[in-house]
Amino acid sequence: MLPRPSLSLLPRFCSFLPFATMSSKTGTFHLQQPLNYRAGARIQPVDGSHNEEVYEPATGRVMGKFLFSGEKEVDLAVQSAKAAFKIWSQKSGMERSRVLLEAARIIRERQEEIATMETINNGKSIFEARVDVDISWQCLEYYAGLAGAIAGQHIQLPGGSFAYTRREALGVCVGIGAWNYPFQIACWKSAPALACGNAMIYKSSPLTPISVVMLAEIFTQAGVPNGLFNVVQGGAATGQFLCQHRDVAKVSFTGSVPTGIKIMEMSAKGIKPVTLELGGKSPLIIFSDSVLENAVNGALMANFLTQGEVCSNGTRVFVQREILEAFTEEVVKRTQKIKIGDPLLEDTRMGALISRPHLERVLGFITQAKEQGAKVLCGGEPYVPDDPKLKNGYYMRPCVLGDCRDDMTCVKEEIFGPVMSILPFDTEEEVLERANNTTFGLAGGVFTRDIQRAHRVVAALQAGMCFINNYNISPVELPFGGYKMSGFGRENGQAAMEYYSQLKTICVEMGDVESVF
Ligand SMILES: NC(=O)c1ccc[n+]([C@@H]2O[C@H](COP(=O)([O-])OP(=O)(O)OC[C@H]3O[C@@H](n4cnc5c(N)ncnc54)[C@H](O)[C@@H]3O)[C@@H](O)[C@H]2O)c1
Ligand SMILES: C[N+](C)(C)CCCC=O
Repeated sequence: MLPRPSLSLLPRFCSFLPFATMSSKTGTFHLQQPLNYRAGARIQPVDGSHNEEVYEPATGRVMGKFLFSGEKEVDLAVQSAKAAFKIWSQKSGMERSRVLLEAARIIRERQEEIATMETINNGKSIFEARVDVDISWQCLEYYAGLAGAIAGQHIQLPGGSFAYTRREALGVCVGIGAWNYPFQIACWKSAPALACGNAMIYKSSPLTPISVVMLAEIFTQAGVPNGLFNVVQGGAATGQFLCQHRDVAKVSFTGSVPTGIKIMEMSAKGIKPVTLELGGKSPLIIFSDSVLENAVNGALMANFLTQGEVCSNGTRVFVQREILEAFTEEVVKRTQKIKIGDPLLEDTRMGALISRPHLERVLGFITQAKEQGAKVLCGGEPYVPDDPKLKNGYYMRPCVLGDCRDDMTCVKEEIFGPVMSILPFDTEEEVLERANNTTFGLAGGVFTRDIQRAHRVVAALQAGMCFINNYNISPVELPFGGYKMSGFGRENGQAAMEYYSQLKTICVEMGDVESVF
């Protein structure tokens, strides 16, 4: 582990963001500069429309406004990326690797300022935001390592003839991200894309448009050609212009299932490959032989990171009946102790949800759960911190629901908030049947001391990312992605290189041509 940068970096943070008036204190940031990034500079979109407000979830304050990009701006971003692609795709893997390593170094050096910005715009605790930034630079380092190893195959054919394969870049790739891990998602997409020799145009969620522009500036500072990583801000319409642009070679999307379906439909019209990282309603199965403290820690990690706004969360917690009471008692006790409040304070472990409408939606799921017979064992109501500047923030107490059944809405649908549903079970066979009875398939987990059962259970789970005796850890070396309606394609790990490259086969004749005609 690297030492955590100290708060003494903050003056530098201000100079890094000359557009902003900023202090470490929640409630003081003001957005002043454009959030689009094209050809190596921040710019306003040429056809910008719709002044979108950017909120600070911790206070409910509007921090500034930015413009959504139209079709012309999207086209300019694509043309600029195409020009950069010509230069970048001709570089060797080692040359690209050096630039990515430099970008990783800058991110690591600026961890505190990026994490602070992420906390201000997303509402998650600074503690978690620092981890997100660490995962981000590690992702760049990892793909820098793989860039130099990209290679084809040599295949011997009869008579001295032979063939070889080349793994080539795709061209201009589009990344469209969600709001829960704004900086990290941008790195998970751009690092393998750039390592393979592609250019990328990134559109973040309009709720969290700020930190990705820091990434764009860092790439420029590290030495990528101008235009290689452009940022186009906007909502659904901007996303559509990007997906439908004829010069876009691939779309990598992170977001909800309904939007994922639209992205796939649009991409199908241009036969563009897509990576879809979508939602989930993942099972976490806790057998009675588990180490109880580990199982409780695992359940908390599976449900309450980033205010519960995590795609891979194990929100259906199946607990074997023999330990139901002991597990529930402990998990409730620990949930009640989670420190909620100002996300920039060091001891805060749960900040604010992303927006007022989202908070209300999450609370609505809890009301509905009660109507359907679930019992609120703790939390589930809005939380108003003592600090007056936080009184309009989007806080709630994390919630544990008991007496849940598989047919309840809270058990079937992705809530994307801090709500854990506990479901008793009796046998392995029964729990596997119930765990897989969902259209989602992003993740799953099992806690047990029985090693054979652990492997048997994960083999039977219909999910792309499974955990044994832990949950929601994400080393960048591990491929991440879903089964079923949680999507396809993989981010992270060596697997992601396949999704940002294409294979060319070259067949070489060393003799004369024999014609059948
Ligand atoms: N599997 C994963 O890795 C992963 C990671 C994070 C979040 N998610 C999922 O994301 C969802 C929450 O994120 P969200 O609310 O931002 O999702 P969303 O689908 O509403 O939006 C995601 C992105 O798509 C854009 N968009 C919306 N409509 C579009 C359209 N018609 N064409 C092109 N782009 C469009 C949005 O502006 C945003 O940038 C949850 O379901 C969560 O599970 C998945
Ligand atoms: C880093 N986590 C916690 C595995 C989350 C991955 C991105 C999903 O929302």
